[in-house]
Amino acid sequence: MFERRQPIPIADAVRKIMEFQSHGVIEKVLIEESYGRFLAENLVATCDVPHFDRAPYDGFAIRSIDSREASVSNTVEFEVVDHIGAGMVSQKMIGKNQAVRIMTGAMMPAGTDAVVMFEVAQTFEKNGIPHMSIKREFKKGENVSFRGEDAKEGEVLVKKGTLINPGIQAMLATFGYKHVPVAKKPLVGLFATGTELLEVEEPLVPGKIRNSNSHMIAAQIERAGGKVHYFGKLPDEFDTCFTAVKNALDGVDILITTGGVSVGDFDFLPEIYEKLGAEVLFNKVAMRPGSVTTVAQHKGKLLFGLSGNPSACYVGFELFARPIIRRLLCVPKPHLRKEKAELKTDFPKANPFTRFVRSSVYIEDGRLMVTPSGLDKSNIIMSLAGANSLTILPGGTRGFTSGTEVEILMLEDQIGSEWPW
Ligand SMILES: Nc1nc2c(c(=O)[nH]1)N[C@H]1C(S)=C(S)[C@@H](COP(=O)(O)OP(=O)(O)OC[C@H]3O[C@@H](n4cnc5c(N)ncnc54)[C@H](O)[C@@H]3O)O[C@H]1N2
Ligand code: MOO
Ligand SMILES: [Mg+2]
Repeated sequence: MFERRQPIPIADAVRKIMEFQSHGVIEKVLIEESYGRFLAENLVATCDVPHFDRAPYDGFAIRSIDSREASVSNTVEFEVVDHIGAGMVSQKMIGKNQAVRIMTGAMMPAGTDAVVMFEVAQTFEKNGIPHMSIKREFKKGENVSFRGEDAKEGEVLVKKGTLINPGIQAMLATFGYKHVPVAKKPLVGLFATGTELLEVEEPLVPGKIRNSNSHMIAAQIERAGGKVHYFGKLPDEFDTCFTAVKNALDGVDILITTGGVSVGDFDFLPEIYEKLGAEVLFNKVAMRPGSVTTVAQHKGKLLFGLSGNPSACYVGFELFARPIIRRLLCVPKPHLRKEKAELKTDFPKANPFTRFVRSSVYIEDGRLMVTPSGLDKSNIIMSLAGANSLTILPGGTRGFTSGTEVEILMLEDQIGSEWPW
């Protein structure tokens, strides 16, 4: 029995997925393991930084008031009464015309409010006691790094959902976050279906191909921030596939299958969803490639039936599965980032449906330029390697010419879009 499917607009398909209730789960990891994870709570300053006034230069800490009369023609002398480096605290209360020899990072001694750099001080001894002199006035606060100038206690410095980069690592350490609250990586189960599929190490034989989708999707799951549970490949046999899918569901947050979603005699995913009692959210989207992408939900879990055709599989993941993974990672803008770019090549193919062309975007004279990264057919693999973006070519057109401004979705960006549709 052949079933004719009704394509739905891309925005409706994405909306149906995003309406599905899902939110991130917090876990605490050691700071050493937090790089590359997503903050699950706002990062708040737990103290002022620095938490004491300190010297930003090697030199002498003085009371600025004592330098008031200093000028080229009037040298003012100071008795050097203490000597401190970073980490040391002077116990002296500094009096009139006294100075402390101080190193970068050391806490300003009580009473002092300015630092004279070594370069502008003359040092000498008087009766065996170290002294220094200056020939200009220093203002109150001159060359002082003040308490709280970097951050104030209680300030929200980085928002929940931000990818932890090396700078955030420095902040986390500064504020004493030994354990960092990060979003638990959603566990994404993955099956490849297809009797034609060989393992990577198997030699080619007539009619069979190596399974590339699993490796591609596993990498896409990781790029999005998820964790992969690869269950292996399945032959196109209903019972085997049904049992495998049913058993896999319990242990994962999301389940992805590749292949077997179209209307072929060995495309069993539609019947598997039916027998499971899963609710199919959609099984045809008005787009190319990836039109047969099917998404269902069963007992609160999303099942993504991605197309077997590699490029369709790739695009289906990025448009439909990635945003849910990003939302589970607490990312506020879960969709691919949309930007405008200039098309650098003619694209003469007519477009009944909106087309997502695997593309390479680059910067030329400060502007974004984009060009297809290879052949644009859904069974093509090679164009995926150079793709860092998808050019959106709206449907109902006769093609596009070089120089046209187009919209693109960026594949390797971490900021995202709130809603690009
Ligand atoms: N009569 C119709 N036929 C097809 C339609 C349609 O609407 N009516 N849709 C076409 C479109 S569009 C696509 S896309 C494909 C989708 O097919 P399936 O998702 O059912 O995938 P399969 O049939 O299993 O495989 C398709 C193709 O991809 C190769 N493949 C599958 N798995 C892998 C893998 N893991 N690694 C590499 N390549 C894989 C497979 O060998 C097939 O060549 O259906 C059209 N047909
Ligand atoms: O799902 Mo197909 O990719 O539209 O060629
Ligand atoms: Mg098929």
